[in-house]
Amino acid sequence: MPSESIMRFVEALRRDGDLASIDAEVDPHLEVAAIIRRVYEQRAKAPLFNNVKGARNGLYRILGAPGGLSSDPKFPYRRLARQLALPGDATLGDVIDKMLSAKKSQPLPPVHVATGPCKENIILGNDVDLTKLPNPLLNRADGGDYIQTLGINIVQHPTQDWTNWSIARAMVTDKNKMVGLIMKPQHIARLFDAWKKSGSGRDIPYAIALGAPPIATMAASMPLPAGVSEAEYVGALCGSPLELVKCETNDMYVPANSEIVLEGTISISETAKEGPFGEMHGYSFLDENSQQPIYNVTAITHRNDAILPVCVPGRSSLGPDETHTMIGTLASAEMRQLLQDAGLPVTQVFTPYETQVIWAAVQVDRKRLAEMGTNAQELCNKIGSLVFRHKAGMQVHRLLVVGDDIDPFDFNDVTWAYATRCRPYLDEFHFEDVPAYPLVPYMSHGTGTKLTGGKVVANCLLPAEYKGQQEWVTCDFENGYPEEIKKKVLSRWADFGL
Ligand SMILES: CC1=C(C(=O)O)[C@@H]2CC(C)(C)c3c(C)c(C)cc4c3N2[C@@]12C(=O)NC(=O)N=C2N4C[C@H](O)[C@H](O)[C@H](O)COP(=O)(O)O
Ligand SMILES: [K+]
Ligand SMILES: [Mn+2]
Repeated sequence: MPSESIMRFVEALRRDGDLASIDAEVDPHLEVAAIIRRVYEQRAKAPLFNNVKGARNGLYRILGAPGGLSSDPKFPYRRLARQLALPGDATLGDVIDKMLSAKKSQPLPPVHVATGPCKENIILGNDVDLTKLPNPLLNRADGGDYIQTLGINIVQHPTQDWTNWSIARAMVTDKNKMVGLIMKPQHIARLFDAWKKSGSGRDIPYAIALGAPPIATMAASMPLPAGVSEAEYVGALCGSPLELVKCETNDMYVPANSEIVLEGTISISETAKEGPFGEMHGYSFLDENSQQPIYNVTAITHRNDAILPVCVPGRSSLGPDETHTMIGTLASAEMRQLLQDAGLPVTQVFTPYETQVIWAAVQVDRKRLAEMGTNAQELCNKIGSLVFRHKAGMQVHRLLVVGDDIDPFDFNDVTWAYATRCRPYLDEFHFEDVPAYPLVPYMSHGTGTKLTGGKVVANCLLPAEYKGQQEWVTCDFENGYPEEIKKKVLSRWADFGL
């Protein structure tokens, strides 16, 4: 069973020797975030802060970098593996396969239970005071304290049977108010619009489940198709229904063993200034001043000694954080599914963390490619059109089409193919009429349009490969020498004192 709770996940990290349990007092005003940011960059152990300055009555401890790379270089993706109950030596390919494994299964709806750990403490109405919590300031440029970076935003469609789970950031603005990014074409924005159009005039009931079961948080970070209730997909993934409990002040249901639950309504009319925020591409733009919807908070429920998981987004080449290891990897899963469902000979898709998951390598099987009797122009336009016109591809601006001699998870391989086989101009197929990802710096703060275009497919296959031929020998130790030579070299390597 995947870690069905944060507590089980923390125990797994402790058993792996990948947890630093810190009892010394730390300051949530920047100090905690600076430690977490350095943890990503140093591949250090996941920090569990048991003594956060200002915490009281069990609100709250902080767990940093739950989806960062593990501190054991032999098992870099072990934290993600533990969230999905995969073996510690799981690869990113295994994570992608696992998250796609329920695509053909029947959805398995959650079950409703009477109570659970998240109901151990209930704070209602006037007793709700978010400003009394040790909310973390994550970056010196941030416009507020972001309590919501790894919780699940739970919102229902006003009329259809669709409850969406996603992750969307939110910062505290008042004792019972937050403001949070609700950005098209995300499903939370789609549901927000559906509520406004429904004409009911009612504000939108929501819940944010902080410290929910890790596999649920993974599904919340995955661009599953519109209309799919993530909770039912998680049930199918686990082979057993999730247990949910009803909120105190609205009809939303949350995972019973969530650490902390915020309940209330999202205003369909009131907004406030949201941000700046250090975002997934490693920038916090100082002129960020978008108006975003207000989240009213009418109840807080939580476990005794509750743990708030926190993500501090930043530069991924120094050390990927959850906005790369979860957003990128899970969008890669949906892009692979999309291309394979279209019958293309695609074997893997992956967004290299070194590119802030703005690029995605699309690996094709060259034998099957040859049978298609196609060419770069046709293939790249087909792939670009599918991916760039689909929500799963919204965050990707450059696709690199590579052969099966290239490992999409190995950036050395990907850049070697891109640098040597993609001729600038002739091998690049541009898309200016597709939706852009507005958070990408050259879109939000560049010279061109902000909401459309700026996307390209780079063909990294030589013409001969379209005929299934590899007319070269790759010059590296692995490929440049016969097996017996390689064996001889390896057997004498130590004797030579190399
Ligand atoms: C883009 C986002 C963030 C940012 O970069 O600031 C911000 C940072 C945090 C909170 C850390 C963060 C983490 C840690 C993770 C893992 C994912 C996100 C975010 N935040 C943002 C956000 O504030 N707004 C947003 O629209 N999508 C975000 N996603 C990505 C979505 O969750 C993802 O695209 C899902 O697929 C959406 O679900 P569906 O709509 O498909 O159901
Ligand atoms: K989702
Ligand atoms: Mn969704």
